[in-house]
Order: sequence, then C-alpha cells, then structure tokens
Amino acid sequence: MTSQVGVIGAGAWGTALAQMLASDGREVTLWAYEAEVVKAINETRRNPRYLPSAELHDTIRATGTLSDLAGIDTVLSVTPAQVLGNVLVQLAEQPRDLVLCSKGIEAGTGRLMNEVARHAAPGAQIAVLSGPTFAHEVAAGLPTAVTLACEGGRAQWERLSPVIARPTFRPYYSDDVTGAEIGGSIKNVLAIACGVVEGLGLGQNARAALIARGYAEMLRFGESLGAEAETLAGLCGLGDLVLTCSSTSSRNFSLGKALGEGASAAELMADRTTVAEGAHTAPVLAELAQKRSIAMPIVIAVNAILAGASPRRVVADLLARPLRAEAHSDQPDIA
Ligand SMILES: NC(=O)c1ccc[n+]([C@@H]2O[C@H](COP(=O)([O-])OP(=O)(O)OC[C@H]3O[C@@H](n4cnc5c(N)ncnc54)[C@H](O)[C@@H]3O)[C@@H](O)[C@H]2O)c1
Ligand SMILES: O=P(O)(O)OC[C@H](O)CO
Repeated sequence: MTSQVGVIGAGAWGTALAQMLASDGREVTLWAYEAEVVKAINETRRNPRYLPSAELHDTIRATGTLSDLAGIDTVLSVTPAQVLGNVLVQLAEQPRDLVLCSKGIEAGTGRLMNEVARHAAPGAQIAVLSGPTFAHEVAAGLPTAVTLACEGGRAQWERLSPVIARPTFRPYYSDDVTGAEIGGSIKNVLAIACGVVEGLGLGQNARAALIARGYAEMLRFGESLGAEAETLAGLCGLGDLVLTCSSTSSRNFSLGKALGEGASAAELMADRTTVAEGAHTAPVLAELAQKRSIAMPIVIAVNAILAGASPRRVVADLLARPLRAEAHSDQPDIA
C-alpha cells in the first residue's frame, strides 16, 4: 500500500508531477487555484488550460480546497514563486515533508523559496526538487533526472526518494537546499538572455558564450549565499541552464526570443497566461547583485530589456565592456 501524495498547484508542472507520481497507481490529491481546472481534471481527466497533452491517471483527484491536503505526509508545492507564501499560509495542517518545486526569488523581500516556506510553514521539513524538467516530457514519461536537496539530510532522503522516484524519474541526493534553488532561479533569467540572442539572430556562438558567462554569474551569486559550486554544476544548475537556454519549449527562452524580435516587454507580460519566472526574478536578482556588489552583467542586461531598453543597444553595451580574465578567481572585482 503506497502512501498518498499532495501537490499544490495544477499548472503545467504541478499537473505533470501529479501524473508522474500517479504512474505507480499512487493516490495524488492535486490542489488547483482555478475552479474550472478542478472540474476539467475530475470530469475529463485533462487539464486543457495548462497541460493539454496528457490524459491524467485515474488516481489523481483535483480539489480547490487546501484543507483536503491535511493529513498527507508528503506535499509538493508547485505554485508560481511570487504566490508561494500566500498559498502556504492557508494550509490547514503542515505536512511532514514539503517539497518545493517553484523556481524563483520573491520580489520585494529577495527571499529564496525555502526562506519563504520556512516562514509560512514552519512545521514542515523542507526539500527542493529542481532540474532540467520540461513538464510535457515528464507527463509523457520520458526519462528525467533532478536534484532532490533535503534540509533533513539522509534521513529525509530515505523517506522521500522512494515516494518520488519512478523508473523514468530519477532524483539525485543533495543537502544543499540553497544551491538547488539558486540554479533554478537564475537559469530562468539567463534563458531570457539566450532567447533575446536568438530573436536578434546573433548565432550559436553568442548563445554558447552567454551560457558559459551566465554560469559564471550563477556561481558568483551562489557562492556569496553559501551554495556549493558542485551543486551548481549539477542537474539543478548547469543541467537546467543548458536545457532552458536551448529550446523554444522554455517559456523564458520564448519570451526572450519575442523581445529580441522587437515585441514590447509590457505587452508580452500583459498577455501572458502562463508563468515566465525569469521576468519576475530579474529585477529582484539585479537588485540583490548590486547590493552585494556581485558582478552579474547578463542579469542586469536582461532586467534592462524587460524594463523597455532596446535589446540591440543592451547587447552592444555588453560587448563593449573592458576585456578581463575568464576565471573569476583571478579578477573578482569586475565582470
Ligand atoms: N512548466 C515547467 O516545465 C516547469 C518545470 C519545472 C519547474 N517549473 C516551475 O514551477 C512553477 C509553476 O510553474 P507552472 O509551469 O506549473 O505554471 P503554469 O504557467 O503552467 O501555470 C500557472 C500556475 O499559476 C497558478 N496561479 C496563478 N495565480 C495564482 C494565485 N494567485 N495563487 C495560486 N496559484 C496561482 C495557476 O493556477 C497555475 O497553476 C514555476 O515556478 C516554474 O518555474 C515549471
Ligand atoms: O518553460 P520554462 O522556461 O519555465 O522552463 C521550465 C523548466 O524550468 C525547465 O527545467
């Protein structure tokens, strides 16, 4: 008899995770924000608004009532980053293990999701699930590997990994919760940058340069917050960066591409029905970098473009910066 799992958030990723978890016949209670999504999942076994490709397993039950998650030991939270705190404080009962799957930094406070969750659900032990994971591929059962960072160390991993692992869904253990969150948050901003380069037609060399120099920014920021470089080199950092910077399946990459092609940032954001977390993370990350004197020129550039600056002008400014050493240990003061 397998234990029930809860999932908070029935967007593309929450629905795909529910589908993956239910693939062994496990019962999954999936909380959706919109009543129409609850109804569609329970009546048609589909989520046409957020994950139209999947026919959902019978053991997934959608609900619009958060108290239906009470008594479930393992809950995955998969809301957009900016609403996580607001949703978690409404939980009637805190789960033993709360697995954070959102990728972003809270605007206004600069908090990572584990800090938001610690405040909103102090009774739960936190883990972070992050990695290269397009929702539609996970829902289709395609092979996927993720970092599962457990604040409770090996003991929490022993509890969680059998609940989360499936033949085609492979978690890797880490105890670096901060590192796991930083990778996923920053890669979204860098994916917008890569999309801009694609939209401007600047070529594959430029994209590879952005990935490598963006990774240097991720490392600098991560290390300043105590993340381990080894974590950032893994699935939740470099792995996710490479995926998201290389495909129009990424909402962040696609947003950047549209910006590079000349669309207005304000109009693109106003028209969105799905979340492109990088657009919310860029301003707060740029602010944190400036406050901490961490050189993050690509993040600053993306933030400027989102605020309305000309992509071509911003790229020209990036290229015109003084030449420098590649290894950041050689020249910590400049970008
Ligand atoms: N889609 C993916 O492939 C993927 C993969 C890994 C991680 N993520 C991360 O998962 C998180 C959720 O992304 P998604 O792709 O599932 O979202 P989505 O764009 O598919 O859907 C938006 C979600 O936001 C919810 N929502 C909107 N307003 C809300 C509110 N006020 N309160 C609560 N919920 C609200 C909607 O109900 C829906 O669940 C993001 O942080 C994202 O970066 C997504
Ligand atoms: O579509 P994106 O850009 O939100 O990326 C989805 C996932 O985070 C990829 O790992």
